[in-house]
Amino acid sequence: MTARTSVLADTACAGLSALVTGAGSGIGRAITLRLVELGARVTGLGRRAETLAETGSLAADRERYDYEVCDVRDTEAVVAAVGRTGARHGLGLLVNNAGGQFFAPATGISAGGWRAVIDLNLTAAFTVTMAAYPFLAEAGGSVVNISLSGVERGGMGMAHSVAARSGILGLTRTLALEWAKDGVRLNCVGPGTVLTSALSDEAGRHVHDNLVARGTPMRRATAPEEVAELVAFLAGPAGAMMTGQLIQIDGGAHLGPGLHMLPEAYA
Ligand SMILES: CCCCCCCCCCC/C=C/C(=O)SCCNC(=O)CCNC(=O)[C@H](O)C(C)(C)COP(=O)(O)OP(=O)(O)OC[C@H]1O[C@@H](n2cnc3c(N)ncnc32)[C@H](O)[C@@H]1OP(=O)(O)O
Ligand SMILES: NC(=O)C1=CN([C@@H]2O[C@H](COP(=O)(O)OP(=O)(O)OC[C@H]3O[C@@H](n4cnc5c(N)ncnc54)[C@H](OP(=O)(O)O)[C@@H]3O)[C@@H](O)[C@H]2O)C=CC1
Repeated sequence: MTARTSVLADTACAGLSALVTGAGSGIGRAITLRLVELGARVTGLGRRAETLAETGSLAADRERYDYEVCDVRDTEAVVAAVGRTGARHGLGLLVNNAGGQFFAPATGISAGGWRAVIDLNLTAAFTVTMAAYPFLAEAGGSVVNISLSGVERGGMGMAHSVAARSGILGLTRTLALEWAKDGVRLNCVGPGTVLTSALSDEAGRHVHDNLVARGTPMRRATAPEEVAELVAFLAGPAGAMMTGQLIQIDGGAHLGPGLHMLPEAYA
């Protein structure tokens, strides 16, 4: 079944200035393209200039897109890039999307592996959000943190990532309380399986046979465009009273057996 995803009014994000991390591929690119289509101007952030530039070449209006090359694990670079973006354009929306992990049982995660995933998926989002705060407060803006389906229940093969994203959920809810006085809202979006290029051919059979066919009650993957529409909804006026939420967009995966990256979960 093909999803019909574009339901928001064409001007739903008109006048919004956004920063999207990981805008050069997959979900981050889909979010960026949809925000521009809905009238926002977007700065994309990532480590590779080529992919970030390619996102611009696909945008409905290239004039409303630019990018900053930056590793979100590099605090100094983040503070500089977010500061430049905020000073240039203001900041009404931050999407912390850059992230990822390797899949391994907890016993296969070294101290270095743990640190790498926590740095990328928890500490970096904290750094970016703190750097964005003065601009978000000035605009009465919002933050959407891209998380994972199943973050509240666990997922085999993802101890480090689920721990990081649980931390993000706690951070989201705490800042939703602390920053409500500034009119700043924060929410988490937890996608299920999204077939981006990050999921290699090697993992393809496991993804189709287990994560989609057996782990997802709706029996299909989530489209990146569906995640993008939800982010735009949360960022726009219709989301004005939503804060501190975790919204899982996963075809019910969080209710069923869950999305586990270890084959033995489905044995
Ligand atoms: C078998 C079935 C698989 C099914 C897959 C289905 C997925 C379904 C979707 C559900 C949910 C999740 C979705 C997603 O997130 S999609 C993907 C988005 N993109 C990615 O995940 C790729 C991103 N990964 C990375 O960028 C890197 O792996 C990472 C940031 C995590 C680490 O980067 P870094 O450059 O810091 O890495 P290093 O090489 O320097 O290594 C650092 C330490 O980590 C250890 N390591 C690295 N890879 C592995 C591995 N595969 N297994 C074990 N350990 C690993 C490495 O050894 C270093 O540790 P030491 O210092 O101790 O050596
Ligand atoms: N695909 C899926 O099934 C699911 C994905 N997610 C989450 O959604 C988010 C996006 O995933 P997806 O689009 O699939 O993955 P991709 O690997 O396609 O996208 C990740 C993006 O993050 C950027 N990125 C990674 N590390 C850094 C870094 N250190 N500094 C700056 N940018 C970085 C990458 O760009 P560059 O390499 O140029 O820096 C890339 O554009 C991730 O947080 C992922 O965990 C959640 C649930 C399911």
